[in-house]
Amino acid sequence: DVQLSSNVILEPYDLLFDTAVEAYYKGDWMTVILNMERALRNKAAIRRVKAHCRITCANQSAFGEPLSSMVVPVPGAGSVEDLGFFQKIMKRADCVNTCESEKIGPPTIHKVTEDVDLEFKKRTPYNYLQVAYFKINKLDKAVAAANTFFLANPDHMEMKQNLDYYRMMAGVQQEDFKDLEARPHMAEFLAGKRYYSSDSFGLAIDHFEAAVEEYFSADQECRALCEGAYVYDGYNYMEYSADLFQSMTDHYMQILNCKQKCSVELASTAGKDKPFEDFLPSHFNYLQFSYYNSEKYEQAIEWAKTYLLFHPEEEVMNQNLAYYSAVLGEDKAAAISARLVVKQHIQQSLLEKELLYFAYEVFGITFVDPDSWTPADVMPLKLREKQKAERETAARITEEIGNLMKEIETLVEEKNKESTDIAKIVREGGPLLFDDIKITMSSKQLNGSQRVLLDGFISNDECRELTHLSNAAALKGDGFQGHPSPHSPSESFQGVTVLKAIKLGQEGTVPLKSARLFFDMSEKVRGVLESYFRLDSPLYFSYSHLVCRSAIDGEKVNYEKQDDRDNLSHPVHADNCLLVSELNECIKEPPAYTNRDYSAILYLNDDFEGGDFIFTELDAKTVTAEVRPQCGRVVGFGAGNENPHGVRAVTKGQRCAVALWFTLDPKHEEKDRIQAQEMLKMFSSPTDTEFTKTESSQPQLTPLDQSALLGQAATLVQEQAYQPDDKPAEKKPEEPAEKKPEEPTEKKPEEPAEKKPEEPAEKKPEEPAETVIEKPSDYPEDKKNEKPIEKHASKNKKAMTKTAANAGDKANAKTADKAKAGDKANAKTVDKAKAGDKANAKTADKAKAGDKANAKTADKAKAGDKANAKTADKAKAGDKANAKTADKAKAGDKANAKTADKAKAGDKANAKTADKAKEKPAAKTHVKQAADNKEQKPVTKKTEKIPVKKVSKDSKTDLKSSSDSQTDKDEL
Ligand SMILES: O=C(O)CCC(=O)C(=O)O
Ligand SMILES: [Fe+2]
Repeated sequence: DVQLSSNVILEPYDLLFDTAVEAYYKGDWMTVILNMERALRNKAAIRRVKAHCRITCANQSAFGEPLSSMVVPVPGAGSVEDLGFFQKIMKRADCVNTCESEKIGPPTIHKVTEDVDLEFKKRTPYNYLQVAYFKINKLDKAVAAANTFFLANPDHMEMKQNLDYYRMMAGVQQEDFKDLEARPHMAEFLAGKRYYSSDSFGLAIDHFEAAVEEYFSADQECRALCEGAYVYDGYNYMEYSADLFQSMTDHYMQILNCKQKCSVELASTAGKDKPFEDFLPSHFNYLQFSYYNSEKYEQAIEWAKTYLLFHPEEEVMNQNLAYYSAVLGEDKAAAISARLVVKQHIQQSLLEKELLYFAYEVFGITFVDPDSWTPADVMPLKLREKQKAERETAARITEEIGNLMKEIETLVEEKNKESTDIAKIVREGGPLLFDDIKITMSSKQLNGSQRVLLDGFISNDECRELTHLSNAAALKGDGFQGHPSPHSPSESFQGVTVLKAIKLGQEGTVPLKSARLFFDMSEKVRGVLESYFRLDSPLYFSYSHLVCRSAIDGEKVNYEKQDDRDNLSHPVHADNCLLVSELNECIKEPPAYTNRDYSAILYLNDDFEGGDFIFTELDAKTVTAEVRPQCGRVVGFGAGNENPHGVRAVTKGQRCAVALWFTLDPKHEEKDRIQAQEMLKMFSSPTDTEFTKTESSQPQLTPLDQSALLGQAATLVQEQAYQPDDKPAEKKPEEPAEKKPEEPTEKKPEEPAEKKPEEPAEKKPEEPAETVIEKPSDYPEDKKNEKPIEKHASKNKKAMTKTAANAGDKANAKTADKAKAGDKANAKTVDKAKAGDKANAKTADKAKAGDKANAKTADKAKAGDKANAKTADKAKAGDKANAKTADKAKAGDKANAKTADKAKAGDKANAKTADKAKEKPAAKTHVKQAADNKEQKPVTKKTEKIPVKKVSKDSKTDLKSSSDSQTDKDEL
């Protein structure tokens, strides 16, 4: 206020800020304090002066003699009237200029960059100040600065630690945790709420009354400060060429928009990420109820009526008013009216809204009403309809965008797949690991991708041995024995898995050696495939079996019949997807074995007719390559849609092969295979030598004999061997391979990445800080607490929805940035409207949408800047401002700040006790919050106090009281 009366030219606060920052890095704490404090003071003074000058100049109704012919100058009615109007404008401009330059010097010297502005908004000066105060041992000030900074930066971990540290220090009082930037109207409101929650209605009244008064002066200041320069954000101001009235309109609408947003500005407070809802009316709600509780019915009526100015239909408030009136006497009550200042405020605000809506309708200057109380009809009907249509269009566009995004995703997926396929081709050709193995045909020669034909895997003897194994295992009773194959009615199938073969080997039905050969050979194929395709991660078995297909009437007599067959031994399919040849598609969904990634078939013989393996196109018809099976030959290929394949009919003889499927996903590794491996391991243990010897001799051991030899391990194995699926085939046919579901994955350990805890423990914040400072009890998060009467809350919500439907996307109003972006887009739209581009609403809309998009991008760019600024700031100030660290290092207090503090506090005894003491505020906070919750049912309190019967016979009231007592019971 000194500033308001002095004529000293203020030093620009951005310079003072810079000087302070510079001094900070020199460790010149006094200079930091001096300059930073002055910067804060000057900034506040400039704000005050600007508001003061604009308010006083506006209040000077007469700027000299008005032109004789008119009482109120109306612009645009004629040139003479215009003169009168502009005379007033010019006088006012002169008044403001003179006033400002008298008090703060030329206005340009106080212009600051956006960056500096942001620093002050983020309360950065307090970050520097707290360190400086701490250094010169001004603890109370350091605490207040830390607290002030933290309230606006609740995620600032270092400051949180500092505050915790201060809290433990001797000589620090609870009152030191001030908010040096608290605005009076908010401070009063919060204090009022605190008292209200603790049923101290008298004190609550004092604070809420003060809050209302402060609110209007803050609102006046906020509105005056809106009367600044035109903001050209969002487009090139050089291109702005609006004429006099258009530019005045643009500027004035921007100002009015800003003024409207004051209700949101004033409802916001540091430490609460959202503004209080329905902030101003809620004051009157609290007041009416506090007065009622103090049995001051006149005032209760006055405030209830004031509240109803905003929400005239509000049921509970109307009931309350009826009740108070009945108590006081209807006549007396009727004479009481709502607060005048509030009435005027509403009137002014509604006029502003009307003007803004007009500009919206005519020039397309967007206006998003920030208030929830605005009557529906303030927005012109046309606009309401337009907004509705716009919302629908927006919904449609969102949907279309969603669809487009999906399409893009699919395309990208396909592209990625293609490129990985290409990568795979390029990558194939890795070493074959065994000298005997030779490559016969590559993908290229097989006319596809992810294909290979290799020879020399096993010898003729081994082929024979495996064929015998198949036949012996099948004799034992395989599910396919004698049954037509599911693929071809003209053939019989027999199959055996590795595990089954080993079990049979253990049982003595087949040579264990052959089972082991089966195991080893399949492992050999796996390894070679993994190497040949140069896979980055290992291949795991997903399923494997040794399978022979035999022509049913393979005799020459029936050859003709066989020869005529047009069915295949194995229809064309892909191994990991469902081939829909009609659509040239392969659907990678269950029941297909979607986890299979590679397939291989190791052939064992060629003494049969037919039975060639074929690769086809997705149509299942166009054969792209053929493979004639022969002993030791392996056809390996990717299991996906790139490789549809089948087997031609076996018209004579028996065709045997080991079919193998692999997965890259360890979660889907075949469990049977693991078990088989375990069993083989046991058999190759020393005891097993004995067994192996016996195994080949005749007669073979019975399972029981074997278990006697193998000891416990064998018992285990044997238990497994006697699983029901070992029963004769007739009783329980084994499932054909294709049907066998791949193993469930639950038991598999999770992927290694998931197991690793990523964050090192040290990084975690030490203290469970949330409980301590983040939510002081006076900023309850619970929305309900904001309304004294629960019913109001729901009612208000309804009202809000109603208004929202009219005003359009009010949700945006809360986001200052968005609203701003809207503003920015306007200027351009106005230009267009002016240019006569009114013809096509759709085009205009699109252009607008475009502008908005730009504005958004601009915002994002800004946000980017801010993020950078933030990072820069952190680098600059944040880290260094960490009192704890800095202090520890510099002050030589290297031992332990905590210990030092305890020593200071004299609490040398028990560190634990100190910690506990430290935790106390948190506990208090909880208690407070619990108390706040009680606040939600003031209606209950009302009935508690005065039995309704005494007051009024009104049935409605009676009804209400009975439901109130219900509430009591519920509460009890
Ligand atoms: O036996 C063959 O040649 C191919 C068998 C096959 O493709 C399969 O069982 O999935
Ligand atoms: Fe296959």
